Amino acid sequence: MFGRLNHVGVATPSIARDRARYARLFGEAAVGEPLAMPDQGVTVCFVDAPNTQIELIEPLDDASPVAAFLARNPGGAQHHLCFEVADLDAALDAQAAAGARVLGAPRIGAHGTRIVFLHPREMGGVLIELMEAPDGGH
Ligand SMILES: CC[C@H](C(=O)O)C(=O)SCCNC(=O)CCNC(=O)[C@H](O)C(C)(C)COP(=O)(O)OP(=O)(O)OC[C@H]1O[C@@H](n2cnc3c(N)ncnc32)[C@H](O)[C@@H]1OP(=O)(O)O
Ligand SMILES: [Co+2]
Repeated sequence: MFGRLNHVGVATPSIARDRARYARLFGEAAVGEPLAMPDQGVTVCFVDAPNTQIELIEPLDDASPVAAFLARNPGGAQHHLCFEVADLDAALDAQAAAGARVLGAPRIGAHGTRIVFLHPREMGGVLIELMEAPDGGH
């Protein structure tokens, strides 16, 4: 089963623009520092909300996995939902068995634990990120 909503991914053409916007919504202290993740083709910036986080995502280049998405949504848009799971391998097996399309092998995400994505087409039009819960889900 999926666990808590760890974050809502929001693709943006400009983290600098949206950092200021979310600082007005949640306070300056809630907005973290941008973190470039070249191996993932993005820069991310987390905003702390009371019960989850917003993950601002800006492409590093045209080869970025969010570049095509932003070309379709040039002003930015909600991009994915990330749920925590206690056992990523078991969750992947269960989702694949249920017909989901697992996108590549697990890799280390922005929170330092393994992540993997499920294609939106089999998930009701929503890109789903599964993330190994930092504390094993406890
Ligand atoms: C650093 C990790 C960090 C973290 O939290 O730790 C992140 O979350 S980084 C987030 C960025 N990385 C990724 O998104 C990796 C997984 N994504 C992908 O592999 C691609 O984005 C993919 C395959 C989901 C879509 O790629 P692309 O847009 O190039 O494919 P298509 O143009 O062929 O689109 C196919 C089909 O899917 C629809 N689509 C695409 N993206 C989304 C989306 N985010 N939400 C919903 N639907 C999406 C697209 O509109 C096409 O629909 P169709 O009806 O076939 O036209
Ligand atoms: Co994410």
